[in-house]
Amino acid sequence: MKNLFLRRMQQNQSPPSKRNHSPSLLLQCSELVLSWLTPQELATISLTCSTLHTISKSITLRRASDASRAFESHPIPFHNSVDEHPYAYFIYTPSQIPSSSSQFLGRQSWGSSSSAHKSNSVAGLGVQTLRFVDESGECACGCECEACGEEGDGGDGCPCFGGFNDVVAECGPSCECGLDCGNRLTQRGIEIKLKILRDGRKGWSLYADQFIPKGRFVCEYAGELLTTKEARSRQQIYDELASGGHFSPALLVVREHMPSRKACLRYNIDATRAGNVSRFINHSCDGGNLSTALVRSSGALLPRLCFFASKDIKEDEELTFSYGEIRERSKGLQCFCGSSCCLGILPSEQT
Ligand SMILES: C[S@@+](CC[C@H](N)C(=O)[O-])C[C@H]1O[C@@H](n2cnc3c(N)ncnc32)[C@H](O)[C@@H]1O
Repeated sequence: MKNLFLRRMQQNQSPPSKRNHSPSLLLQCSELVLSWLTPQELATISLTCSTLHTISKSITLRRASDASRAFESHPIPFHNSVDEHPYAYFIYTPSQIPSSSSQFLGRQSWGSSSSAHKSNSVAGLGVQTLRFVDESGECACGCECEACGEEGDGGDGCPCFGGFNDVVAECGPSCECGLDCGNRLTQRGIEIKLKILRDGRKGWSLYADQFIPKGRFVCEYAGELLTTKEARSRQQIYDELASGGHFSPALLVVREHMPSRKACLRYNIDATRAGNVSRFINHSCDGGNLSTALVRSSGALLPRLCFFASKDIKEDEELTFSYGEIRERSKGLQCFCGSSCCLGILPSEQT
């Protein structure tokens, strides 16, 4: 496909009398094709001729101008005055998706002038038809703590660390109201203005691009929903890559305690390959300015992890939350949150 495309472009460089296609049509087609390429592929193809170099440059600029690929109400731009990376590359999904769909997630168009519209879609994803069981029959929301679910005499309850005891209820598929309903605050995507800035030590960081009043919904943590087995095997790979210093994993483990507190459900959300801009929220040892809540829409089996402003947030302030408490497993990645109570080490989850 790429070879055929290159041949067509070379034809376009030949004398006008030999051209088969109008240049503008070829330019439009090449822009459409190039928008599916990864940054590395784009860089390689941009070296082949000046036309492709120019098209690659404009695609890069458009990518940097909106991380959300027009999925959200406002563009969410990248700004980098630290190094040469114009943007971070990942598949954008505004809500959580089953990991089984990740095999279709190889590519997503990003950066052509015609692909920037609200009806952008994630190729191959059935966001509304989330499956909870993977190909091997394993459920994507099980807890594997040894004592979880035991009702033994005088037991202390579920030994899981942290987690949520309360789940916020919202209207959902089984309600007759529409998206305008006041009880669907977290279902309309990201409605506030955000931007992504590059920090020399923390990497990409999510910032407010407007004042955000305390209590306002900011975004949900969207990503691939993994089984615990998948989460563990990905975590191993991520740990190795992260120890090299040039990789930022975004795998979050969320626990929902049952009312009895004797058992919990565990959700593994991985925004590393596919996610939304929540994947750029950095950790702060002082708890930051975002609080988290599990929100379950009526009729939906799985809850969603949502971020709300825990205090008034000024325009240009970084958005942060606490990744959790420091545990033994912590690989000692250095924390640069800058808060007065910084412990110096990033918390990391036991997967
Ligand atoms: C979910 S990602 C956050 C976005 C990330 N900064 C990026 O560039 O994609 C988590 C990673 O960000 C970095 N990070 C987050 N908070 C940090 C902090 N307080 N100090 C240093 N690095 C941090 C670590 O590399 C961590 O593994």
